[in-house]
Amino acid sequence: MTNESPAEFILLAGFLGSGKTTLLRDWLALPEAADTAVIVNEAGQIDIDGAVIADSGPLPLAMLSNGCVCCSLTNDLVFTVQSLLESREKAGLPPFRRIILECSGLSRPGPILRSLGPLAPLGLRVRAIATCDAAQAEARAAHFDEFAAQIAAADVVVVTKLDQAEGEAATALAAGINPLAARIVEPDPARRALAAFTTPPGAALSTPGAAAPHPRIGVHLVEFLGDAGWDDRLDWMENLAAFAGERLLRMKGFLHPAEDDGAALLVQVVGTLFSPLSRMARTARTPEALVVIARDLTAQDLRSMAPDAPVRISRYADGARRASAA
Ligand SMILES: Nc1nc2c(ncn2[C@@H]2O[C@H](COP(=O)(O)OP(=O)(O)OP(=O)(O)O)[C@@H](O)[C@H]2O)c(=O)[nH]1
Repeated sequence: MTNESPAEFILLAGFLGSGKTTLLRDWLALPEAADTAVIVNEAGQIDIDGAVIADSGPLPLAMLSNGCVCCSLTNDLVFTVQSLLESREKAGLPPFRRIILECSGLSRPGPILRSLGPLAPLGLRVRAIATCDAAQAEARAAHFDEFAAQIAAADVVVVTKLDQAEGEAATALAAGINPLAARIVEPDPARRALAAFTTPPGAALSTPGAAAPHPRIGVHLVEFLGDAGWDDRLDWMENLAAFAGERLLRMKGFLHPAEDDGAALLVQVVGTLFSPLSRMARTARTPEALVVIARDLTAQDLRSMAPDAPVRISRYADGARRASAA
């Protein structure tokens, strides 16, 4: 089954009207989009996005209608992915290279990713793309919690509507919320779509350029001290998820395992959902550190959460991964 499973599950998030469907249609028009299946979650009664995508031409398309996938349709999502795979196999066609889920504009990525748990045996590589409208400042302010959760979960942030507004403000805002994401600021729709769907997730760790953090978002660097044991590391991360709840938007980084064989373990957390630690066997050893993106939580709050924990918490310095004292 693993050989025939799709290589990627791509969650396409982004605030209401920020250009998700448009980006997806631009992608589906490219030859590189062959062997893509699409699932559309339309929260309202009428499936407008689904109809627009279907108009792109023949493609495997499934709908999750009448509700928000992050609130009520998580079982349906697993069933829908399984059905798409099975019907593809029955038709004798090559396996999908990717399944793209277009979320509704108010969806939070964390619960959606959590709901994919039953699909773990398929070995999907999961990543998230978020669209960020260059001109939509008011909507961002009014629904900041959802907007921040979408941007913080993203491996790739795509700035849209560059023909309507300068992209600098939206780009800086996105970078201030999630300095780990690769940012695509490309006015040409076809090149933008190609970059959005083909930028590898690993690019997110090395995006250069400093960004001023958003006043409500803390981006923290967490380092374990010399006497910290393996359980201290796991306990600290679990405590953080319980303490921060919805305020924890993203955690990403590397741990050096207890039985150290020279390879680091990649930590991936979206919302409070922990992916299994994965071993970085083929890349040069990276320093041990975690980057925590949280809403309405200061470095002092994180220290107070576990005052005796053997960790150092400082402000994350974008790009160079250097910490300045917080
Ligand atoms: N000028 C311009 N308009 C755009 C661009 N991208 C999207 N739009 C328009 O913005 C509106 C919303 O775009 P959609 O692609 O439907 O946005 P969405 O995020 O899928 O919307 P919801 O599913 O309702 O959340 C449509 O009228 C699009 O034509 C762009 O880059 N430039």
